[in-house]
Amino acid sequence: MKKFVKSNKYSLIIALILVFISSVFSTIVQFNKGDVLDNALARDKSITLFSIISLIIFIFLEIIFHYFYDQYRAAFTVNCISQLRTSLFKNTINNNYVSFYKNTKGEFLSKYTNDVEMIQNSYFATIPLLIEIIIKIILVSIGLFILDWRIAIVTLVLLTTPLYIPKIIDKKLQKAKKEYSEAFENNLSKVTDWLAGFEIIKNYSIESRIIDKFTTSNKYTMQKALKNKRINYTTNLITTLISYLSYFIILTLSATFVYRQIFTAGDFFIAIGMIDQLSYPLIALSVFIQDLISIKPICDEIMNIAEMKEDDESKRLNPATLTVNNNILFDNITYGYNEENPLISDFSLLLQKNQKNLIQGRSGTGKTTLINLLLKYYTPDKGNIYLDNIPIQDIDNLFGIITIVRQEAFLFNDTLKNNLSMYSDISDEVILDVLEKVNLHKFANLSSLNMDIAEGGNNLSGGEKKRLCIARALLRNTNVLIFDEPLANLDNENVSTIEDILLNINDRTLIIVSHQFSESKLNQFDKIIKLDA
Ligand SMILES: Nc1ncnc2c1ncn2[C@@H]1O[C@H](COP(=O)(O)OP(=O)(O)OP(=O)(O)O)[C@@H](O)[C@H]1O
Repeated sequence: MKKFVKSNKYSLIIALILVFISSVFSTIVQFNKGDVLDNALARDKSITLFSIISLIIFIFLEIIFHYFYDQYRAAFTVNCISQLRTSLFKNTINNNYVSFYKNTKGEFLSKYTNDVEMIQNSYFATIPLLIEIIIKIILVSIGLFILDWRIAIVTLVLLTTPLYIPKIIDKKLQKAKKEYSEAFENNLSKVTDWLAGFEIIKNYSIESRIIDKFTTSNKYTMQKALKNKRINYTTNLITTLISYLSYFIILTLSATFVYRQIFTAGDFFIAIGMIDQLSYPLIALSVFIQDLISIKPICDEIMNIAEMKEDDESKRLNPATLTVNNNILFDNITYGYNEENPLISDFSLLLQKNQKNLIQGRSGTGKTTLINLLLKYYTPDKGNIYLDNIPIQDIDNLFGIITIVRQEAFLFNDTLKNNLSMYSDISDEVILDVLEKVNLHKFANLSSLNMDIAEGGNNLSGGEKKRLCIARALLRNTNVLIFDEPLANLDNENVSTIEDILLNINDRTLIIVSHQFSESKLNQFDKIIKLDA
């Protein structure tokens, strides 16, 4: 978190200078108030009038400087949060495939919304307020010492006692906040999952079951929220009680000073004003300390993601390895998701440049796993994979060489053109040409390129989505193209169209994973690999 504070240090420093000036005026105002009373009691009209005018001026200055302080404080908080969110998103996008899929989308969303909001309120917004209060305490203490050193010492000793309360129960505070954050994360994961399965919920008429599950999860989350709030309110109550008790002790002491004629009425007024000035900040200070203590585990957790080392693959580009000139070699590899039971054993395969390869096999034989090993998502337990005789782990930017098209055709909620060009500079003519190639004649015109694709491609048919994903892959000039189950969930007509489109791809090393390619077209492949053989 400190790095965000550091990068916004100028708005913080300006805010603190402004609040320092405002606090000086507010301390002067307390003395002015006493002067007004003393001058009025002395029945000195012109001096009373003068002190009232100066009081108004100082109050005005205090308010104005505080207003500008608020502006800079807001800028500091908002900029810190904006940078934290950017780091969080950037590191999540730069994450590697395996780590990304370990967490649910709900967990990310919960961190991005709820946790970031808690950090905003309990950390970034608290820092300037905490410093403001410390400045106030110092200035008021100086003011009290100017007034009377005995009052100053008694005030400071008594009014600072509430500060120790949060420290005493810091473990409890941290635990309560963390439990709430985890419960919220879990609830959001489930809600995201249920919303993704909306059609299935409707189709199987399980709305009431899902609502029951939601109610249980929501109730648990809210119980944790309540527990968190209750602990906070309990410490607030103790702090407030101690503060008020201290207040009355100091008030009594000041009254005694008036009785003994050590204080004038004006001095009494100033002392009470000062204590008022101090007691609220001290109560608030204990709340802020409480916030800073309890938010620490959440800050640490979020920083683990926001400060994660960026994925090397996305950062580095090694032009020397950007083409595959000869071949891809799976050299005697063994891999299993659990070590005792390998899924792929002593597997070797040579795929040559610009050849068409078909990987077949029953469901669960490890076809997708083989592709994922080639993409470096997993590392073989034994053996290795080479591109042009270079071990793949030594190749910096594998995605500059390989394009993968998965079974689920994914399209972004953006224009057709952006979905095809993937924001790179490709001319409209080239895009239209590829659309013709994949038999999407109805989209092969300039006005269609600007059409909006709905979220998840919901305004397109399954076959159209698949063909658009193939077009997108063709537009990317990588040497290796992988299609993982490109024919899944398509009708016969679409299957035949897509088979022909794929078999017409030349000058690329083509790897198609499919168990349903038409027998009559198998002879067009250079190599057929049967995984269950
Ligand atoms: N991340 C994972 N963790 C543990 N087991 C996995 C993981 N991914 C796949 N498996 C298991 O590995 C086996 C092979 O899965 P894989 O997806 O490679 O098969 P496939 O041949 O592509 O199957 P299909 O044709 O059904 O897509 C399956 O039994 C699957 O349950």
